[in-house]
Amino acid sequence: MKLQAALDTLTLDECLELLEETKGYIDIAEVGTPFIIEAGMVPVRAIKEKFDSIEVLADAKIMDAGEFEADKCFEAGADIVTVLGVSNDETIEGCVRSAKKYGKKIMVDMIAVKDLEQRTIEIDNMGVDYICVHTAFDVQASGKDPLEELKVVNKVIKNAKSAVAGGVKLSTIDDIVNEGAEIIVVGGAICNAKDRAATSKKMKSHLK
Ligand SMILES: O=C(CO)[C@H](O)[C@H](O)COP(=O)(O)O
Repeated sequence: MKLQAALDTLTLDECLELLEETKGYIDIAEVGTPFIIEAGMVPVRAIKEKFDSIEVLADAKIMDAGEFEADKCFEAGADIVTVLGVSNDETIEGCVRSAKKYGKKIMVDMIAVKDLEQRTIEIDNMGVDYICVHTAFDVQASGKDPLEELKVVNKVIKNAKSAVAGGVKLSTIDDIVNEGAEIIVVGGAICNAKDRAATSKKMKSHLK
């Protein structure tokens, strides 16, 4: 199991500091969608250059022009790029072509997918590496969390590995760990913690 820190709202300097403080606990640094909107691929390049032992995920949430956009992320140094599960099959297939060209990986973000089981079965046959259930930030306030969706994905996937995101915190991580996921994504619970190193260390210690 890997711990992915979602870096959504910090500055680049704050992110580099966080990754330095949490060395050994964070396996994947996610350059979050808000960060990409703010800074483009600059943080992807900077993190990759400074931390060669940490994988970098560009949370581009690609929706169209899959191969072209994934190419841009991989050229900047991303190890993993995200595409949306609600996209057309051609878009996801384009991202997979790009990942194969660069020897890198694709994560499909299943945010807002209506028929999760059926779409997971379809996407699982497209050669993607990870299928990530994701409770949107905008619906987390209603109390929804991603555990039930993770169970649906785990039940049907045969090729890809599962990942989970959306409001994961220390009080919910054990249920996720027990259900099983290759990647656990944590944003606010690490970035907004008073002691980010201690929180990351603790979270990592809960993973199998
Ligand atoms: O992709 C995202 C929002 O769309 C976030 O990076 C992801 O949800 C993790 O952050 P948090 O743990 O704060 O929900």
